[in-house]
Amino acid sequence: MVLAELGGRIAQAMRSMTSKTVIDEEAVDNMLKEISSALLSSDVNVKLVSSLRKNVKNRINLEDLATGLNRRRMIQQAVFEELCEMLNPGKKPYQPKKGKPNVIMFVGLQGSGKTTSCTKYALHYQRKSWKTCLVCSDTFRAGAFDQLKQNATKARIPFYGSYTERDPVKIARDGVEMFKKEGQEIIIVDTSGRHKQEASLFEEMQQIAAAVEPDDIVFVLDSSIGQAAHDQATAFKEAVSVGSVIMTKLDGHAKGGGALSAVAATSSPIVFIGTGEHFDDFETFEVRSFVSRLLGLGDVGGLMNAIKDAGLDKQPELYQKLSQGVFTLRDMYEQFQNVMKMGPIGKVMSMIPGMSALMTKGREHESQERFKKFMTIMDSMTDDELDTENVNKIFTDTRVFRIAQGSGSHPQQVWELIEEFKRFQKMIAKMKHLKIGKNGEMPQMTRNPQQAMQQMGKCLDPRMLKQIGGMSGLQNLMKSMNGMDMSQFMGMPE
Ligand SMILES: Nc1nc2c(ncn2[C@@H]2O[C@H](COP(=O)(O)OP(=O)(O)OP(=O)(O)O)[C@@H](O)[C@H]2O)c(=O)[nH]1
Repeated sequence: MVLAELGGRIAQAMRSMTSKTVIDEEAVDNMLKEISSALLSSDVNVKLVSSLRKNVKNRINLEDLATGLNRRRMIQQAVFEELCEMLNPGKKPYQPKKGKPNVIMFVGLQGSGKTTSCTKYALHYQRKSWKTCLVCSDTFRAGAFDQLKQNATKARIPFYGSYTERDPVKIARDGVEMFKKEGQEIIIVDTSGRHKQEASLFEEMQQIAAAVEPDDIVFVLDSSIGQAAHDQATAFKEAVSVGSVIMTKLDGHAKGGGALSAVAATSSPIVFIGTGEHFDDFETFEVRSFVSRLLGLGDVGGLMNAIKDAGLDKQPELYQKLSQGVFTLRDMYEQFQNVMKMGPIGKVMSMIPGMSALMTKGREHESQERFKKFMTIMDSMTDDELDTENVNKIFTDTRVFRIAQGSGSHPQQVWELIEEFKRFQKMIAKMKHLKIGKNGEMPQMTRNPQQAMQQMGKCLDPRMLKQIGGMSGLQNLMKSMNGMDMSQFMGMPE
C-alpha cells in the first residue's frame, strides 16, 4: 500500500541522517526536506507538513546531538512524536461496556464500505467473546439487506432486517429493541448511504439516531478520497454526533495520508482501518502503534496485545512441556491454530520491528495458505503419529503416501511438513531453560524486546526468513534496532 511506501521513505530519510558523522543544521534540514516531500506526495495537508517540520526542528537540540549523545534515538523520537501529534485527534473513542447493550450506528456515503465494515466490526468483538448482532436499516439500496444477511450468515452473527418494511426508522427501532431483549451486547445498526451528502440522507440519519439513541456513531470513510475527507467528515459530524471513524480501503493505491490527517484534524478518533475486502482485513487503529508500524519500527505493544487476545500468553500445559523440551506434531498443530487466531499472518508480521517493509501482500497469503495446508495434512494423521516425539521412526514412505492421499496433497508436501516440524523440535529443545510464570504465563520475554525478536526469528516460516536474507539478514535488522529504547517508542505494556 502507498502508506507503506511513505513509511519506507521516512525511515530512509532518518537512516541517512544517522549514518552521517557530522550532524549539523544542514543535515537535519535535508532529512526534514525528504520527510516533508514524502508526506506531501502521500497527500498530507501542506500546512500540517510545514508545522511538523518546524516542530521536529524545535525538538531536536543540535548541541546535544553534536556531542553524539544518542543521536539516532533523539532524531527518531522527535520525528515519531511529531507524526503521532499530527494524527492525534485529541479525543478518546467510545469504549463498549460489557454486560449491557451498546448500540452502535454506522453512517457514511454509499460505497464507502459501510456494510462490510459493520460485519468486520461485529466479528472483531465476537472474537473477543462479545454478543454481537447486526440490524440493516438500509431500505434505500435494493440488495442492501441481502448483502448484510449474507455477510452475517457467513460470520455467524445474528441479524435483523425486512424485505417488506420501507421505513428505515421503524426497522432500526424494532431491531434494536428485539436485540436488547435478547441480551445482546453490541448492536450494530447499518444505515443507508447516498452518492453524495444530501439533505435526505442526513434527515434519515437524524431520525434513526433519535429512535435508537446510539451510544456511538461510527462514520465510515473511504480513504481514497484523500483530503476531501476533511469536508465529508465535518459534514457528517455536523449532522449527527459522530464519535469514531473507520477508514476503509487503506490497502488500495489511494494516498491514504490525506484522509488520515484530515480526519485527525476534525478531532474524530479513527478506531479501525479496513485493509481489504476480507473480514480479517481489519485492524484496530491506535496512533502510536500505527506510526510505529508505518516507520517499520514494529509494534511490540500491539504484538503483545494480539498474543494476549489469542490467549497465547497463558498456556500452562504447553509451556510446561516446552520447559522440558517436549514437542509433538499435535503441539505444532495447536500452535498453528493459535497463530491463526491472532489474525492474518501479514498483520502479525507487520508488528515485528523491521518486518513490515519486507512483507509483500502476495507472500502473506502464501504463508497463511501453507499453514492451512499443513493443518489439513495433520488432520489425516493418526493419534500415534501426532503424539510421537520420534518422527523419523514413525513416518515411512508408505505412511506418507497414505497421508498425502487422505489430505489431497503431494507426498513431497507431507515430507516438507515433517522437516518443518523437526526444525521446530530442535528449536524447542534449545528452550529447555525457559522459566514459566507462576500462573503458567508465557516466559517473560517481553521485558527484553530484542531477545523476543530473536526468538521470533527462530519461529519464522523458513521461506519468510529467506525473504529477509536468512538469519544474518535478521541479525542485521536487530543490529539496526540497537540502541533504540523500544519501550519508549511503542508504549509497551509493563
Ligand atoms: N479494498 C478494499 N475494499 C473494501 C474495503 N472495505 C469495503 N470494501 C469494498 O468496497 C465495496 C463497497 O462496500 P460496501 O460495504 O458494500 O459499501 P457500503 O458503504 O455499505 O455501501 P451502501 O450500502 O450502498 O451504502 C465492496 O466491494 C467492498 O468489498 C477495504 O477496506 N478495502
